[in-house]
Amino acid sequence: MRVIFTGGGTGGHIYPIMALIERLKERKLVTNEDILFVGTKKGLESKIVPAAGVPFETLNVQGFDRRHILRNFETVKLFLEATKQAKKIITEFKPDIVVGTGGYVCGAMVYEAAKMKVPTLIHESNSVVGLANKFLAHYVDKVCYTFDDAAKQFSEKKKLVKTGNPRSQQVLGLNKEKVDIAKKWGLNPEVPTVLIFGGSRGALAINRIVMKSLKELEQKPYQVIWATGQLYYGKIKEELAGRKINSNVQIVPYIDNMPGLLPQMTCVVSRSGATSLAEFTALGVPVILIPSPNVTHNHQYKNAMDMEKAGAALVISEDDLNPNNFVSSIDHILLDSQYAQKMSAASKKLGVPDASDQVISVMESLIKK
Ligand SMILES: CC(=O)N[C@H]1[C@@H](OP(=O)(O)OP(=O)(O)OC[C@H]2O[C@@H](n3ccc(=O)[nH]c3=O)[C@H](O)[C@@H]2O)O[C@H](CO)[C@@H](O)[C@@H]1O
Repeated sequence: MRVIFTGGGTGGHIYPIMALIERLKERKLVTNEDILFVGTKKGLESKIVPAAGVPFETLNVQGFDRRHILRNFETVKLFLEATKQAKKIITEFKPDIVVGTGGYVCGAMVYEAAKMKVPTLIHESNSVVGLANKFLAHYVDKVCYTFDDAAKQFSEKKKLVKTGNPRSQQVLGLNKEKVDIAKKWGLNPEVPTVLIFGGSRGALAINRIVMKSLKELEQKPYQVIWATGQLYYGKIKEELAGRKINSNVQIVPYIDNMPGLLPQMTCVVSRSGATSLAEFTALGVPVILIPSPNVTHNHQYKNAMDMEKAGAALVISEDDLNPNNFVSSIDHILLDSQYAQKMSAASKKLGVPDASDQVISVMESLIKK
């Protein structure tokens, strides 16, 4: 099959697509020539997608500005121009289906595909439906989703299919290349390890608390991998210049191969973005969640509370966060293996291990039609 994938802005929109592409290739349903990823130049996709060797093109779009209404004339103008570019890409590539995961670029691409009568599918990974997906639901053939709460927000009930997030299946893949933490960072694979990161872009609040807790973490019998996010890495390195950090703490800008690292982690501290949660629950990794307060309808808090209620996470809100509860929560999970095992089992119950195959079945059924 020939597929155009589209979505962008944050990792949460990109990685589910990368997971689907990997699975389609594994099942020999596509070769690299049969797929195209359409994103934006500015979004994270412009780095991640070409680096993975996936054919990549861009549209020029921008988001709505809720504060400066007049700037939205430019947004609408760009959107209309983008649909023309989209038409050209679709005409040349001749896809059997166009699959989108959200973001403004996805809005233009999938809307144009539906107008051109190409089969279309969107995937909503969040508990709160994004603007682009809400708009597109009127035009597409199928809407795949992860959270029941998201389903309630779509009025096109007949189009809905609950599939989970493809990234769940990807992190579970048995033939994943493992990140060699001994070779890469000099860490001991036998020692319990916590990974700390703040979503695909890093999070200032999480970085600050790690910084404040660093001395204490360096004394612990466990290991710490702190992924700061590309944006914050330089500044943090500057602040720590000249200070010798104990080798049990490794500071890195970004984890390139999360599916190869996560299964080895004893515990994770993270934001509660939808795709991250799909990964944690697929593997049953015990987590401490610090939801971002800066997202639409505070959806990360909701995601996190759902996890906590199920016994699959500990949640600390940013307002309550301090070095004390931060380090003691990590201790609680890393030093009490029974507690960690209980959390892991509760988490696994929420995971969807065949999410990619479920989305692919929906794609196949649309193409057959
Ligand atoms: C601040 C913000 O707007 N966040 C939103 C954004 O988050 P964000 O883009 O952070 O989304 P997620 O947490 O859902 O996904 C992050 C992805 O990046 C990967 N990763 C992260 C760090 C790293 O070093 N390496 C790496 O590979 C994670 O494994 C995961 O696959 O999109 C999500 C899904 O639409 C939303 O739920 C979030 O609320």
